[in-house]
Amino acid sequence: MTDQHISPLDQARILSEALPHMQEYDEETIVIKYGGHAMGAEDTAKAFARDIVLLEQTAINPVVVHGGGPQIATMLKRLGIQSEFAAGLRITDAATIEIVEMVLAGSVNKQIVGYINEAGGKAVGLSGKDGNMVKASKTTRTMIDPGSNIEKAIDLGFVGDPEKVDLTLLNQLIGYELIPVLAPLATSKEGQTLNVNADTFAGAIAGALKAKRLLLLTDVPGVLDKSKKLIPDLSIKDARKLIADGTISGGMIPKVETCIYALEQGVQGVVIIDGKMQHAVLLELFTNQGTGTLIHK
Ligand SMILES: Nc1ncnc2c1ncn2[C@@H]1O[C@H](COP(=O)(O)OP(=O)(O)O)[C@@H](O)[C@H]1O
Ligand SMILES: CC(=O)N[C@@H](CCC(=O)OP(=O)(O)O)C(=O)O
Repeated sequence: MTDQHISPLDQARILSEALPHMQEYDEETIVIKYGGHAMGAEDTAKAFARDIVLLEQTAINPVVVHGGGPQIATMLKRLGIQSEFAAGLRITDAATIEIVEMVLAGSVNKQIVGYINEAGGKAVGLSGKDGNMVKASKTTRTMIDPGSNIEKAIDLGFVGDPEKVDLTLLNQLIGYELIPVLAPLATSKEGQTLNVNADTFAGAIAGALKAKRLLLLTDVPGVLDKSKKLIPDLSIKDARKLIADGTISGGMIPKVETCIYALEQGVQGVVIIDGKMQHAVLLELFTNQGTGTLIHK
C-alpha cells in the first residue's frame, strides 16, 4: 500500500502506535546485518536506507553490518577468478582477498553509505580494519572426506573468525550520531587482511556492543522447515537439531550460529527476516507484527 491509500488519520494512528516501541529502543544500539542477497533491488535498498535514518532520528543507535557475497561472486567471475565455498565460507586465496576487500569495503560499502546519506543520515563507511576494530584469527575447519570418511582440515586461506572487538572508534561515531556502516573485514595478529563471514562479523559487533537487538536481513522469510514453511520462533536447542539434521544448511548455518552466539553474549532479541520486503526493519521494530524467525534461549 502506498501513502496515497492511507488517510491522514490512519497515518497519525500508525505513528502513535509506534510510540511504545520507540520508547523501548530509546538510546539503545541495534545492529542490522544487511545481506548481499537482500540488497538486490535499488528501491528496496533505498527504503532500507530510509528506515535506518528513521531509527537514528528516533534516538536509536543503528549500526549496519553488510555482506556482499553475490557482489563478490560477480566481480570474481568478471575477472575470471574461480571461487569455492567450504563449510559455508569462501575459500579466499591471495588474489581473492584483494577482490573481496575491493568489493566489500569499496563499492558495496559506499553504495549503502550513499543511500543513507541521500536519505538525510550521516553514515560513515568502515571495515573492521579501521581503528583496529576487529582482530581475527585464521579460521580452521575440518570436514569429513566423502571418499575416505576421514576427518581432514580444510585450508580456507585468508578467512578469519573475530577474536577481539575494540569499540573505541564505534563508540565515538555513535556518540556523535553518525551511523557506522561496516564491511566484514578484519586484521590478523600478523597484519593480514582476513575475510569474515558477514553474519559472524555482525554477531561479534552486536555482542561487543551489548546491542539490544540484532536483525539479520536475508532473501528468505526466515528459517524454513523441511516443507519450506516459516518457523516463527526457534529455541537454541531446536536450532541446533535443525542444523544437525540438515534442515538448516549453507548460508543459513552461520546466520543461526550468529544468533545463538549473540544471545549467549546478552543481546536481547535476535531475528532473521526477509530484507527483500520493503521496510522490513520498521515492521520488525515498530509494529507488533514480527515477520521472520525469532531465535530465543
Ligand atoms: N532452513 C533454511 N531456511 C531458510 N533458508 C535456508 C535454510 N537452509 C538453507 N537456507 C539457505 O540460506 C540462504 C540464506 O543465506 P545466504 O545466501 O548466505 O544469505 P545472505 O546473503 O543474506 O547472507 C537462503 O537463501 C537459503 O537458500
Ligand atoms: C568468509 C566468507 O565467506 N566471507 C563472505 C563475506 C561476505 C558475506 O558474508 O556476504 P553475505 O552476507 O552477502 O553472504 C564472502 O566472501 O562471501
